[in-house]
Amino acid sequence: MPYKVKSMDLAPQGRKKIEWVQRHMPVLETIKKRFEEEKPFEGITIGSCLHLEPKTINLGLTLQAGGAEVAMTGCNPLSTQDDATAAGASLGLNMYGWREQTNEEYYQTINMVLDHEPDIIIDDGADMIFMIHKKRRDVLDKIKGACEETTTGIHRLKSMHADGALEFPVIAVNDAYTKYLFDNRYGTGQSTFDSIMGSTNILIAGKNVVVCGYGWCGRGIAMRAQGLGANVIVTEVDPIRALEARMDGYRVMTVHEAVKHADILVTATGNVDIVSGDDFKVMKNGCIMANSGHFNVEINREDLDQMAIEQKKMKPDIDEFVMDDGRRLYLLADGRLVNLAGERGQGHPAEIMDLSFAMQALSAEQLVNTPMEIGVHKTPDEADMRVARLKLKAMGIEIDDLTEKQVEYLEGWEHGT
Ligand SMILES: NC(=O)c1ccc[n+]([C@@H]2O[C@H](COP(=O)([O-])OP(=O)(O)OC[C@H]3O[C@@H](n4cnc5c(N)ncnc54)[C@H](O)[C@@H]3O)[C@@H](O)[C@H]2O)c1
Ligand SMILES: N[C@@H](CCSC[C@H]1O[C@@H](n2cnc3c(=O)[nH]cnc32)[C@H](O)[C@@H]1O)C(=O)O
Repeated sequence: MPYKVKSMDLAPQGRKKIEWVQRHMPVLETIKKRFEEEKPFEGITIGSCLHLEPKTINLGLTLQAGGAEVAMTGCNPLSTQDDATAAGASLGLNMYGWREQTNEEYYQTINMVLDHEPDIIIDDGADMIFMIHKKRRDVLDKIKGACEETTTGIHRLKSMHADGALEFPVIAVNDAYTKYLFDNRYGTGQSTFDSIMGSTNILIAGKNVVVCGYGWCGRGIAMRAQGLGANVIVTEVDPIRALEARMDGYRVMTVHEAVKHADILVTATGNVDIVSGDDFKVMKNGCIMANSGHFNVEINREDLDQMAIEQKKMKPDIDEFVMDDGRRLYLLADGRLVNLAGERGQGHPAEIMDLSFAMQALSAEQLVNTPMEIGVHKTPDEADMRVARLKLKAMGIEIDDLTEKQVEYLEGWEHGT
């Protein structure tokens, strides 16, 4: 199997990590067993661009069990776990990636996956899909379609389709209920603080935590911050979400006001320049900034670089910026998504990626079985229900079924008071 990883010596350690997460991914394991019998991907090559860590390798092994030839690279130059990629290569996956790639190496390894001429793409952020459309048109014809993992990737692909630029169907995995309600909310909520606390070793209780963006990720981050004893402040641009945040019990204010109070600030908007120059002028001394949104553009690092009179690396993933009035501001993980790119970032818990990757596996199967039109498609409700039921079963939870009388009542319109 071709591969380009940091060191194959790390494979035994990576295999143990994969074994551990497999014990906590029961839905994906059930799908893997069915794939082993039915081989839905016989003769199919799947190329993925996802965070390379043990849970993702387990998705690769699930697709491989279904008969696929699998080639994988990372979707972020800082999030790869080198023991996991070594283990993946030792288990027959074509692995390309290592931690701390340069931007050039990042795009090189995407190209290496595309050299396998995949039929199906599984992307996180749409970098691989864009690369195919712009620079690797030689592989376009063979592609049946792609699955996209995250909110921002789907926004970008919808814009691409609106411009008539998209040339194959894409399934919006992020928009499945079993994805965004759990991954974006509970996954990001927990993994963001797991990483911030791991890197900084500071107390959250009693701190002012500012959460920028009250979408699915922001809701999860705010909820966990409150659970850890923080005073939570939310900033938003959407009046309905701002109102929701207020009624969920948080203070809501403009970001320029909020930064004056922030001990910790986390962005999760998928937007650019959420905190920038003017905000840094009034930001509270000692504020620790982290981003959990898609790209490293939410916290404007260029402004920080220009405004700081002195800079120091306190730890590999903590940068200190000293302002001209003596205030010290801190940026974690270079403003890249902290839950994966942070030194101690492990990504979402296994039980959460179990749901997201189950939807990825079923969506890839759908692309093979059902030809689709060019466009961005929702995952079928039936697949969502199937994944939710499998998860409940694995958790030992039973729920009720509607009785015939209840179905009739719900469908009728003649029952009055
Ligand atoms: N870190 C992770 O593991 C992880 C997981 C899932 C999604 N994401 C990424 O996180 C980002 C958010 O995802 P989501 O699912 O919560 O999206 P979402 O669309 O549900 O929420 C984004 C929110 O940000 C708000 N927003 C936009 N511009 C803003 C601004 N200038 N100031 C304040 N708020 C603003 C929007 O109004 C919206 O409510 C996306 O980039 C997504 O790709 C990261
Ligand atoms: N290319 C982007 C990707 C956005 S990451 C956001 C996605 O990461 C996914 N994610 C979060 N934790 C994990 C994990 O541990 N393994 C694999 N994917 C994860 C999650 O499903 C979410 O939609 C970047 O700059 O990093």
